[in-house]
Amino acid sequence: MTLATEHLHSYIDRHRQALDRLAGLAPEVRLTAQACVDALQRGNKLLICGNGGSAADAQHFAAELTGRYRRERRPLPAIALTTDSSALTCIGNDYAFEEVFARQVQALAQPGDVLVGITTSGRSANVIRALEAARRRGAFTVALTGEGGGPAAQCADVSLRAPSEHTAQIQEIHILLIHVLCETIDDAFVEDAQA
Ligand SMILES: O=C(CO)[C@@H](O)[C@H](O)[C@H](O)[C@H](O)COP(=O)(O)O
Ligand SMILES: [Zn+2]
Repeated sequence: MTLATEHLHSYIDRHRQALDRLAGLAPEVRLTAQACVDALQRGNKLLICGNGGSAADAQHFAAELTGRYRRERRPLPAIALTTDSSALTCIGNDYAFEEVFARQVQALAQPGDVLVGITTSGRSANVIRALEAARRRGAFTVALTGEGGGPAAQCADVSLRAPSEHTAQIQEIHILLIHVLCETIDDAFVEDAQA
């Protein structure tokens, strides 16, 4: 077996084990999906943040909503807080890197919005501060974390804890969960479109 094939098989084995445990997250997934649908139906928006691969996930999630996921429906308001290099460098330079998301939350979040913080370790200070700032603004807060949850899970209204301790695998499960949320949001808004 080549090294690449060995890695492939070890990823498949790990995912088999994690997928077996994923159904246990159903109550939290249902709660999160309902919070997102309720917020969007009220005219509120989603704000999403994370670092590194999770920054890419934040952008991916926002684009599924403002653009499209699978089915035709109206564009939905969602902003990834990871994309404005001027805001990120200004806030990081003039305040602190820990503040890059929280300050944008203070500027943009309205009561009733949803803030989704994505952190595999649950320990990224800028994500934790964003969750805290969102709470203070009256937003509903969701943490996507790894199995341990970390402080991010503690300070969110609901946490979706991917059943793994490996960063890469947690990220892979996060994107699966994000797609499940998008599927459920599509259900609500495609029905709206046909009503
Ligand atoms: O994609 C990866 C690793 O797979 C990295 O870019 C990773 O996201 C970065 O190291 C992040 O800074 C990790 O932050 P977090 O998930 O612990 O909040
Ligand atoms: Zn990665």
